[in-house]
Amino acid sequence: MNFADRLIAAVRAKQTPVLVGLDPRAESLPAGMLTAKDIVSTAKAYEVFCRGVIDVVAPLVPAVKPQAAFFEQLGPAGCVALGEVVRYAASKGLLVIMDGKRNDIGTTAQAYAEAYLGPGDLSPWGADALTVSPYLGEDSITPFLQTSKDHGAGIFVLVKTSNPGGGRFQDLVADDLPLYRHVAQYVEQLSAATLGENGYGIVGAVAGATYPQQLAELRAAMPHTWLLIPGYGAQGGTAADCAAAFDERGLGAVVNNSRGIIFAHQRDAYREKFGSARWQGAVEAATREMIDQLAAATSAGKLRS
Ligand SMILES: O=C(O)c1cc(=O)[nH]c(=O)n1[C@@H]1O[C@H](COP(=O)(O)O)[C@@H](O)[C@H]1O
Repeated sequence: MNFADRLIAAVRAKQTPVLVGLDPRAESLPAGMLTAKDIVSTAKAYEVFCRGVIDVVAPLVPAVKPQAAFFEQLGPAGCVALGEVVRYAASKGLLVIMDGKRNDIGTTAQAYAEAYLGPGDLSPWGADALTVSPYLGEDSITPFLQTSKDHGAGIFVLVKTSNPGGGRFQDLVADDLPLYRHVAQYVEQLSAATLGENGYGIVGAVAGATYPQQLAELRAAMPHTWLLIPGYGAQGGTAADCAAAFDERGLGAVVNNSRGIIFAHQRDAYREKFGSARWQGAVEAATREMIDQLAAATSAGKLRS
């Protein structure tokens, strides 16, 4: 089964496109979880915290997206913790989309590809998919694509990012189209060449919920491409903003929420009811809330019928 079909099977099994982002931050961990402020203790706390999130969300959602930056920030101890988190998530039946936003010239890209998408015994992280930057061009994408083909994995290429400054380069017009649409055309071409049984390929696109009009445009321009949508919740994106990103079967997009779920115990809506002591209850409530919001506002609701 190719990556797109595995993702579709997972989304159908859980009946939701919610993707939980694992972005641990020392200052936001539940009280008492960080036992000392040194790097090794922090890395251990991240691992314990992420395992705790995974225990709650594994029965509810198809996939998690660990953000490599927060682990790499802690050096070797963080990198070990990241590997443990990936393995734990996989052991609980979750797909793992590693958020590394990697790339480099072809030969170096090959090393990144094998590190994140390689076979379990040779890859320290061994994720199911990886976020990739397109700006080094075609020969920089090829190693990720080939490694994905070899190991049943996938990639999500940055097309229209959620941040306010992304348009500086992504919206520049060349040959009558903004740059992000040129990237989209290339990604769609790769996806159309790697189709699985359900009409989607193994190369996805990252497009932010903070740009709903462009999301709709991209869904139409990329009919064989799965979208990874960040920017929900803390960055302002809503379920209604994501509505146009799904196909008529309720497929075609996963919607990420990191802070809004994993640190839900700090949100006004949940602080009093759960607080630090019952932080996992807050994670569950916030996950269920987002599942319901997307089901009500998008064709992802059809997954339930
Ligand atoms: O590739 C990503 O996931 C990503 C792309 C993008 O355009 N914007 C974006 O926010 N992200 C990531 O998605 C996560 C968003 O986190 P929250 O804003 O806390 O939900 C972070 O890990 C970001 O690095």
